[in-house]
Amino acid sequence: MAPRVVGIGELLWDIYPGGRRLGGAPANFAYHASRLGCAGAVVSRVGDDPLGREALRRLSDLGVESGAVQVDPRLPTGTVTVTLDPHGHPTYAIHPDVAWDALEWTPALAEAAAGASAICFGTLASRGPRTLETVRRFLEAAPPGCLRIFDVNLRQDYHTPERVRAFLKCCDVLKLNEDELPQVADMCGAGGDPLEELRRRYGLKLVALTLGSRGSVLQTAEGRLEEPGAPVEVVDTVGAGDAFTAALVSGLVQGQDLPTAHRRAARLSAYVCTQEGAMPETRDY
Ligand SMILES: OC[C@H]1O[C@](O)(CO)[C@@H](O)[C@@H]1O
Repeated sequence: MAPRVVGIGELLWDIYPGGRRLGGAPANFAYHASRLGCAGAVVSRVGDDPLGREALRRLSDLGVESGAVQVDPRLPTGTVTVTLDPHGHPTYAIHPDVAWDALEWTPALAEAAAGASAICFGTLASRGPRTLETVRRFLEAAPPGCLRIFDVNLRQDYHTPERVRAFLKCCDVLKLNEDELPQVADMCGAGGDPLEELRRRYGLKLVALTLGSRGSVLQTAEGRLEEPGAPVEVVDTVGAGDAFTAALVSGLVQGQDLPTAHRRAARLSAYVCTQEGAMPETRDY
């Protein structure tokens, strides 16, 4: 049976000047994992509106399971305005008071959590306490051995060190980029060699650091693994980190060794940069 890989948190539309594309780190993660042979599922909340219905249709077209996505009677489906600089690097305007930020704990979520082989959560785009609390319960309900991945996504200015540290305590894999590493290290007082210090302090199996076109680094208890970036013509880097995490983790839960999964993660994330949007449909990478 294919490992069940769940993304919980943001499911939203990224609004580009030319149109909208489905996004949200946990959703991007679930999509790429399902492309790579896992049973990918999203747990989130959409509005009872055309964008919400379209999001669910789109997930189903993409082969991502969405049975535990809730429909909010009041709040609209999430949207984020994406502005790309000439190098394809985005700035996000995250629109507040949206459905995914009001995710409720339900028996259906307990069931979704219980069957998970890996869970990715990246809810630091969240302002509201409800989704954060639901994610915490979801992680608690995960079976033993389930790999829990925390994607820091530290883009907004309303994160507190307490929140980041609380999430670090309930994950096995930490994924961050080079802008986030010094901030997280600072929040956690992890000096010296921050990757190893964070890994050790929080008992993590793996810390993954992405360095954009320069590649990525994995830190485990056994040491450090580096992978250069694949040279590509960058169009849009949105979702590249999510694809990286998805390929890495789906490789691991499918039994690949770390260097193999790492190489595949580097190739997929480079490929995603050559397309607009976080969920390009082809898997020609
Ligand atoms: O943080 C919000 C933004 O981050 C992404 O999930 C990419 O990682 C986008 O799809 C979304 O708009």
